[in-house]
Amino acid sequence: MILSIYIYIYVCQVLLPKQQNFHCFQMNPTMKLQTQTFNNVPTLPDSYVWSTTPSESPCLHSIDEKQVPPVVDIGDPSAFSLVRDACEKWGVFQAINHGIPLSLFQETEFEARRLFSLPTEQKQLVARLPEGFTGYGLVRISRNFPKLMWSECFGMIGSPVEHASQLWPQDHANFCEVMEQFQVEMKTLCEKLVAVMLRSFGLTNEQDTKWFEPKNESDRAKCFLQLNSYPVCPDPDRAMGLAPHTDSSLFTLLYQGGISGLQVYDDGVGWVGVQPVEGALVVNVGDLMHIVSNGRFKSVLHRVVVNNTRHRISTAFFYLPPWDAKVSPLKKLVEFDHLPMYRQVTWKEYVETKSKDLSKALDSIRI
Ligand SMILES: C=C1C[C@]23C[C@@]1(O)CC[C@H]2[C@@]12CCC[C@@](C)(C(=O)O1)[C@H]2[C@@H]3C(=O)O
Ligand SMILES: O=C(O)CCC(=O)C(=O)O
Ligand SMILES: [Fe+2]
Repeated sequence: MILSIYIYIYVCQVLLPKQQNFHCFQMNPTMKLQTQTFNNVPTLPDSYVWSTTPSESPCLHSIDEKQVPPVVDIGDPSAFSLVRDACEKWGVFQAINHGIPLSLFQETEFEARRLFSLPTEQKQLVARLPEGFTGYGLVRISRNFPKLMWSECFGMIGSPVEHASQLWPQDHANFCEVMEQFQVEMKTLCEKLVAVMLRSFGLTNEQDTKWFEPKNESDRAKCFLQLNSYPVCPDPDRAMGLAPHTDSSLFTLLYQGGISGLQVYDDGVGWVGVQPVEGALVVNVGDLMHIVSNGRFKSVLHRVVVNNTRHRISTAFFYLPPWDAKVSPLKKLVEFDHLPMYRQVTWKEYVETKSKDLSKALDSIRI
């Protein structure tokens, strides 16, 4: 017995730390509770009751089309001005005519449902490490809130084969193929959208966009795909699927399937539901685009509410810069505005600041 303890300590203290992102990880009780709670509980456990219930339902009175985020045909010749207006007013729009087949979205959702329908113990085999990005568990911002959210997620960067082969030793090929294809398509669309957004700033030539051009392959944007699962909830008005937050990304491409739940905050109107449009991708501006645009584009505050009849699945693709990228407002925009709104920060520094306090990250770099 003594010997095995020494072996365990040696492995944890000496061997494991040398491996990237490896450390001894104990399943924390919250995580166990969280994933075991979803299976048909009749009432909402107290740890999931949010004081400010989202029963303040989104603004539903006589919403005219001006009071909801617009749907933009990104193949439209004037897409750049439509995108600019939406990103300035809302920080979000729904993109259609983006060229990605509905069938790929449906396959991705099917595979995501296959994953989340696995028994809790099996999903825990690929639990995300506390400081990790990939694997199964609570959304990272959970640590910033006293109550648990009625959701679970699975994150990946590129191929998910390491985790998928643990979940399905003999049957993970299709999951991996679909997720890899989905990320390739999303990344291509992100690069198109960056060009549209830069054009909307009147930036069309090379040197204005070098910030987005990686110096080498290892510098390419570290895009991140997160599958989100919001199980049927016994008391949806007192629960919260995903707490109000802004994404840190340049922008996030979100496929929300056919089940509503996503809401965005507009200063004038309050919480507004983003009604699903078949085949559309929600494009929501993140903190990074707000910084780069020198405050022009709004980093949209958003949240997810749950329901008591249908299990909602969404896929969120985060367009992120290289970890060591230096982030600051685009030079041409600063010249136009005569002063920068934010100081330069490395992306790593920004994400670390934000993980400590979600609401103060942008203010911490304000000039
Ligand atoms: C780079 C990042 C953005 C993110 C936090 C993270 O460090 C890695 C996970 C990302 C994610 C995905 C789900 C929602 C989100 C708010 C979260 O909790 O983790 C985002 C974070 C973010 O955009 O700030
Ligand atoms: O599930 C949704 O509709 C939104 C998810 C989200 O905001 C996120 O993953 O950052
Ligand atoms: Fe988000």
